Amino acid sequence: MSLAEAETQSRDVHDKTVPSGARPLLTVDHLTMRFGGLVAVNDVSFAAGDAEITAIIGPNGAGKTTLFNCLTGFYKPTVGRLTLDSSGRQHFLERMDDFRISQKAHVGRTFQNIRLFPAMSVLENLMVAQHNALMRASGYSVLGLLGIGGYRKAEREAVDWARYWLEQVDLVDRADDNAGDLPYGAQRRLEIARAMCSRPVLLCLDEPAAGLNPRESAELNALLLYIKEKHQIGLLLIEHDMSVVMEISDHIVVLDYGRKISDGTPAFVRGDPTVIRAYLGEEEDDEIPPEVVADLAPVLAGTKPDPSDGEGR
Ligand SMILES: Nc1ncnc2c1ncn2[C@@H]1O[C@H](COP(=O)(O)OP(=O)(O)OP(=O)(O)O)[C@@H](O)[C@H]1O
Repeated sequence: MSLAEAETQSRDVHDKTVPSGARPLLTVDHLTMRFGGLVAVNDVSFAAGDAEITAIIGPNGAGKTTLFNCLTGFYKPTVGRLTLDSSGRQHFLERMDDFRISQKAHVGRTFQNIRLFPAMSVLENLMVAQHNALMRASGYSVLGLLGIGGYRKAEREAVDWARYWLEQVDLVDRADDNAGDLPYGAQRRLEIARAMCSRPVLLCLDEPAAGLNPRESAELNALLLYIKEKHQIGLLLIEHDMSVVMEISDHIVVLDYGRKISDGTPAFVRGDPTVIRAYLGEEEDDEIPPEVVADLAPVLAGTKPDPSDGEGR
């Protein structure tokens, strides 16, 4: 399918192909997550392409974070298969514990609420992220830690890798400061650098633009595009800021009340009447007045802030 066709074609809600035709890195297959009687994620299927940015959007309570929690092993899905296909190996994430998902399947994550070690220095936060690789290099022995074998070399490499990421997020000058003393936007960038230090093949970012000003949002866009292009990894992004979503995503999946309601390129999704209805809270049969559609179009296109953002529903 050409990109022009992908931009206009309506896709089945169970479609698991990547609109650009890229190789799927992650395939979510009939995922359901129930909490007692509440179905937070309801039979959701999609695929996220390798070296692409896939955004998961939807109104508050749509099930986006629950989906991330299933992918990263915080929750065991009630039903469904989550396949990560990387370097010729398949990992079935729904069967793995959270630490194995990060160590063996190399899925990295940042959180809605920043979770750095505030009393550790910026550099130490990046070294902690490489702890597993360093322990492997030590052979898990005291002799290893004393420098016999490959530990010293691995430690030097870990410092170099941390420094590289400090440069990318413009925090070299703050390396020795406590992470908790950084301004909010810098803490967000440090979280991304920390996740990248663990060398993920898939990076899941939960609202990375939350609380950022327009200049910081633009810098975030540049950073995420750099990560995708230079490091050729897949990024999965939950985000309410449409200026971020529409500008950098290759593919957008829309959830509402736990169900997938739309899936396609940014151009397709922002013109999809189902998505417009979901953001307005309208029923399927309701006619949407053209002036309302015209009002919402810049919000979905990311050129105007969402007036209902943060209000819940
Ligand atoms: N551990 C839990 N126990 C019970 N219900 C939960 C749990 N986690 C999430 N939910 C419910 O599942 C639904 C989906 O929540 P979720 O946080 O995944 O939505 P979201 O799309 O990420 O929302 P937001 O954009 O506000 O972060 C909500 O009704 C929420 O209250």
